[in-house]
Amino acid sequence: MGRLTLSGIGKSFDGVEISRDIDLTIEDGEFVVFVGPSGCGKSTLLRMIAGLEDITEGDMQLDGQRINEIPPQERDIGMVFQSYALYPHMSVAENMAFGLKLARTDKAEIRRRVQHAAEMLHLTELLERKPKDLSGGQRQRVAIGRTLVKEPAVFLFDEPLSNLDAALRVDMRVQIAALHKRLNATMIYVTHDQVEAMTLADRIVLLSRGRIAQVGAPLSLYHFPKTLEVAEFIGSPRINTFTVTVVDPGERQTVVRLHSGDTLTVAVNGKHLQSGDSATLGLRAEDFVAAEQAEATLNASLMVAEKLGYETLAHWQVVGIDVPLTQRLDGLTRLEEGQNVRLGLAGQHCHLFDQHGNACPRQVEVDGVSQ
Ligand SMILES: Nc1ncnc2c1ncn2[C@@H]1O[C@H](COP(=O)(O)OP(=O)(O)OP(=O)(O)O)[C@@H](O)[C@H]1O
Repeated sequence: MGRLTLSGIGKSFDGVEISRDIDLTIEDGEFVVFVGPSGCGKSTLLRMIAGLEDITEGDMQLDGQRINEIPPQERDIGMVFQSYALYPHMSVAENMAFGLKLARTDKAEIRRRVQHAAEMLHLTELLERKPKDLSGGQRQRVAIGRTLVKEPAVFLFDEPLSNLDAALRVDMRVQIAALHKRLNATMIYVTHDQVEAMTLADRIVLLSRGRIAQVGAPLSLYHFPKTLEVAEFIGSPRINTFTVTVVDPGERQTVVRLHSGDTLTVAVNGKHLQSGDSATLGLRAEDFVAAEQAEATLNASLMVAEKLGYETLAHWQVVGIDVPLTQRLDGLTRLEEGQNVRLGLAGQHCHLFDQHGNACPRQVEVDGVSQ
């Protein structure tokens, strides 16, 4: 079992508070990813779960048992670090067995667990090698193996792939997802990487300034961010945003005016807004529509086109908007620098945020997901 409950968790270093009011239940077998800007407290929270940092406030329970004061080695929790620090003079097998030897586990049992972990991580052929004779990806797999042999109820990963190159990251990401499927263990994973978060997580916990900004399934955070901050953090390229004026706020839809003078009926509940308020309109790079089918258009000229092969990211300069708007286009789209277009907008596809950065709840369903 591995059900983890955090209630009112807070952390201060020398009287300086870095996180507070963390309430979160992670179910047995769940894959949860902590993301958030640098310094928001992701690693510290993970280290508190591991027992490597004291908990200043609140209660932490694993399967109903309070673990606040239980030392790391006695928690049924295993952690994989970013720097995998293998013992250079030991073979792969010895590295993996080391923790179990210290815990005086029976020799036959150690052998069984090392072999089993090696099979799962495709390390069987490498068991006699020394770390210096392994690639970065293989070393990281040994580091995971070292944790795997302990058979913990909860696995913690602190940016385990950040030292690997792009291709290896993809490879390891798939292996970690496969491992989770096979083990069905609870996993908590800290990353900066959008794609890792979106692809691995059952649920994402987005932290901001030491507090939980939003918790939910990846697509729920993507399509229904509760704040502008969450909308800007989830998704790559970053969501386009610009200021609009509220014309007619309503419960099912809210009409706003753009710089171009056009109005747009956004499918959000904006009843707490006032006519004349400024608000921030958000739309993702793939959410522009053809000008002919649009409710509103913006005149734009092409600044830069980033051709990625499978897609092209067009960065448009629009009068009255300081930053370029980014549009995701098919990789075969022909574009010329300086080209002028009318960018089409449809209110169904837009987000609206009030002056405090809170999202007006969307009144649409996207990909079968709703607010
Ligand atoms: N031992 C410590 N003493 C004092 N302050 C600390 C200590 N460890 C972390 N901090 C501070 O706590 C805050 C959160 O740090 P933490 O490493 O948890 O953030 P993070 O979200 O993991 O950041 P990153 O993504 O950059 O790794 C930071 O402001 C950091 O400077």
